[in-house]
Amino acid sequence: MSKPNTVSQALGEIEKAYATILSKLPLTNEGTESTPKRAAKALVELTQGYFTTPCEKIGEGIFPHDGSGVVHVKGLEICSLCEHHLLPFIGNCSITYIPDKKMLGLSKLKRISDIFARRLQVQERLTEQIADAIEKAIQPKGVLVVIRSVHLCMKMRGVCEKDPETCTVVRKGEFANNQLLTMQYMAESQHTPKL
Ligand SMILES: Nc1nc2c(ncn2[C@@H]2O[C@H](COP(=O)(O)OP(=O)(O)OP(=O)(O)O)[C@@H](O)[C@H]2O)c(=O)[nH]1
Ligand SMILES: [Zn+2]
Repeated sequence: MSKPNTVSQALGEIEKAYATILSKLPLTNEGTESTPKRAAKALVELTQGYFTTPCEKIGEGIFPHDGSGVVHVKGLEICSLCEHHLLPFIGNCSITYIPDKKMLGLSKLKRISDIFARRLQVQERLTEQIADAIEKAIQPKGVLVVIRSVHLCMKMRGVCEKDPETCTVVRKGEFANNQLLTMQYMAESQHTPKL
C-alpha cells in the first residue's frame, strides 16, 4: 500500500484500520462507536512530526550571538510513542548548548524536540535527532541533550516494572571531550517540576 502524504488522507485510512482492529475485540460497550475516528485523529496528532521539519518550525528564530557562555534549558516535556508497541513514553528533555556565532530562540528548542517526539520513536534516536537538528541549525561549539522518561510498555505490560526511568544522553562537540562540563550539566538537567 502506498504511504499517505496528506493528513486528511492518513485520517481516513487510519480510521478504517482502527475500525477493523476494534471489530476483532469482543466489545460490548456502545461508547466506542466514534472511537475509530477519535483514535485516528489522536494518532495523527501524536505523529504530526512526520508532517513538518525543523527548518519550517525554526523559521526566523535564529539570532546572532557574540558572547561566551552556555545556554541550558530543562523541563521540556516529551510525549512520544514507542515504535515497538505504539505505547507512550513520557518525560522531560534538557538541552544545553555552547553557542558560537548563532543562537536559537528559546521556544525553538521545544519546537525541535516536539517535531521528533511526535513520531514513532526509540528514545536513543529521539535524543540524537534533537542534538543533530540543533547542530545543523546553529553550528554551536557543543550540544548536550538529556532525556529522562517512563516507557508505558515497560510499566503497563511485559515486565510491568513499577517505576522505570530511562535516561539517554547525547554529547556533541565540546561536550564529547569534556567530562566535567558534561557532568555539571547532567546534574543541572535533573528537573523538579514546579507548580
Ligand atoms: N532501546 C530501546 N528499547 C525500547 C524503547 N522502547 C521500547 N523498547 C524495548 O523494545 C523491546 C522490544 O523487544 P521485544 O522482545 O521485541 O518485545 P517484547 O516482547 O514486547 O519485549 P518485553 O517488553 O520484554 O516483553 C523491549 O525490550 C522494550 O522495552 C526505546 O525507546 N529504546
Ligand atoms: Zn515499547
